Amino acid sequence: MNSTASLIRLVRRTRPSGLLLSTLFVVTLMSSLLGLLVPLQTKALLDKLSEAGAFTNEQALVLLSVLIGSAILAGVMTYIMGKIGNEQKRKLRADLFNHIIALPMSFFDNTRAGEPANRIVKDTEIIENLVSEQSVSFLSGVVSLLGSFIILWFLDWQMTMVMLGAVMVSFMLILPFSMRLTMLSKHLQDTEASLLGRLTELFSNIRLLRTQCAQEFEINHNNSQLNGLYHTAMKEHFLLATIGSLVNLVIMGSIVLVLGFGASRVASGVMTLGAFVAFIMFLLNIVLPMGQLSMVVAAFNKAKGAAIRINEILTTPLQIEEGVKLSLTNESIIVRELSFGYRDDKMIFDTLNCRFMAGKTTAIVGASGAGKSTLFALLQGFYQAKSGCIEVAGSNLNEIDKESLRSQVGYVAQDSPLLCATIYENLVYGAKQQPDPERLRQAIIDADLKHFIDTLPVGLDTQVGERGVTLSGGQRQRIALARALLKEPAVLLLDEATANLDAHTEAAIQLALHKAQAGRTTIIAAHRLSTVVDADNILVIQNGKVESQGKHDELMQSSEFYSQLISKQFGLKTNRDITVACS
Ligand SMILES: Nc1ncnc2c1ncn2[C@@H]1O[C@H](COP(=O)(O)OP(=O)(O)OP(=O)(O)O)[C@@H](O)[C@H]1O
Repeated sequence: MNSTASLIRLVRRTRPSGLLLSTLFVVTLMSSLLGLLVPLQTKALLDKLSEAGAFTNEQALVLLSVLIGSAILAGVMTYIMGKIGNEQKRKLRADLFNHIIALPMSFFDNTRAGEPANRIVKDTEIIENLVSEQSVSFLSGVVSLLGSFIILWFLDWQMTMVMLGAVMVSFMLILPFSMRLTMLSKHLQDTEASLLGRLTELFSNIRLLRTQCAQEFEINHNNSQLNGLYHTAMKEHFLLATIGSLVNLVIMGSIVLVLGFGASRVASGVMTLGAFVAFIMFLLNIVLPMGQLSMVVAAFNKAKGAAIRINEILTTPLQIEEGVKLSLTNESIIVRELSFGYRDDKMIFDTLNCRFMAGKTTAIVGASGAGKSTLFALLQGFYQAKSGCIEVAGSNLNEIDKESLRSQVGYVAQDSPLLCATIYENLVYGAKQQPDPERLRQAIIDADLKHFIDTLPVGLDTQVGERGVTLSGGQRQRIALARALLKEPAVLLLDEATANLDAHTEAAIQLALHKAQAGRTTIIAAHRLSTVVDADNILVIQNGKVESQGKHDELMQSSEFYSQLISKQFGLKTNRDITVACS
């Protein structure tokens, strides 16, 4: 879709109400017509003055009323355009937000964090600027320009031909620059979005920057991005300045021509003083909108760039989330012939078959990168399998309503993400209603959080900072665990949930987890020996398939890969070491 079509599509998508548009049409017309009356009334007044030495009170009153009426209507017009622009911006922002949060995970995997936010905030602002600010000048400019041309034609058609020629010349001169400006504006906005994305990512990983002593690298990288932006912005300004100068040249040339020609006519008595002044006023009605033309062209080009970027998002197909609503009963989750890769040329799972027994704990082990977290993502319906399927409660996961599925699945991720809010707000995030206080208390106890919360002066109302930065890794994990338990999930997915805990906390949380797992289908990406040893079943994943499965003791005997993995991951050499480590 080309850029103008993109912009038209967006404007139509957010079309204001018919009432607002017709009010705007009437007000614009009236305001511009009144604007045209000002020079005519001035002419009548001046002609009377030069004829009779004085003008009448009626004439003065009419001119004053026309001036005041024109000013009021211009104000109303600006207000209406502001309303239309802001309503469009609100609607576009809501549409964009609603669309973005429903996009497939692959979109977020391949997009910088700050970019969608940039489109929601900045690109919509650019469209709003075109509608609210520039279109007022443009609309009223077009009406007064056309009206003035017509009146001038009757006042002096020869001079009007000169004016028309000037307009055509300036338009032809501007056109190629304007096309180049569109391309530059899009490039500039893309680069700015990428800068914002990079800065957002950088500041949220400021500790990494310091630890890696990456200040110098980041300063250089930032400088080179800023230099790139500067050069593109300067090219844009060069074009704007060129367009502006060309327009000014044509305007000034026309004014000089008309003034010279008009003055000679007044001197020779062919033209009255009133007609000459009216001519100059009409001329201003033509040249002022033309002067603003470069601003309108720039805003229009910027808006076209923004519209392309907004449409890119709005036309990206959504992930299918609707489906059968089901209640997860006491049935196993079965993975059948599942093949999946983030990219088509690199499969993570290749006809994987396995079963997660209902009410039991299954540990998944495998080398780093084997696909444990990926399997969790698939189990929550974040990605679609390339072939094969996951069967949940007898239904294909693809056909299940994802919200109904996820509301019954508790997931504790490796990095336990938290929001910049209070502990309470983090715990109840996403809950449709306030949780029962007893249930909340129990989840807190089960996640071994109670003691920690009791030590805080404001307890659950404590702010955790950006991404939970004021908490330890273990505290963040326990909040994430409590949040998962609060859902009373039928299925519990724990992605190395005990990775950041000290020995004491780990022992306590293991106990809590044992309780939480009771009667629940629990799947753990296991990196802790005790988890592996306690599991009802262990799935050993290698090369995208289940290499072997069983209980720990059986696997130690039957799978060389498993026993090697265990000794590598936990630094244990013999069965005796393992028994000692688990005791
Ligand atoms: N969003 C993604 N886009 C593309 N590739 C990904 C994505 N997430 C993971 N991968 C790749 O998929 C593979 C499996 O990753 P995954 O995180 O599932 O492994 P894992 O077994 O959980 O590893 P670990 O034990 O180290 O956490 C890896 O090769 C990884 O690079």
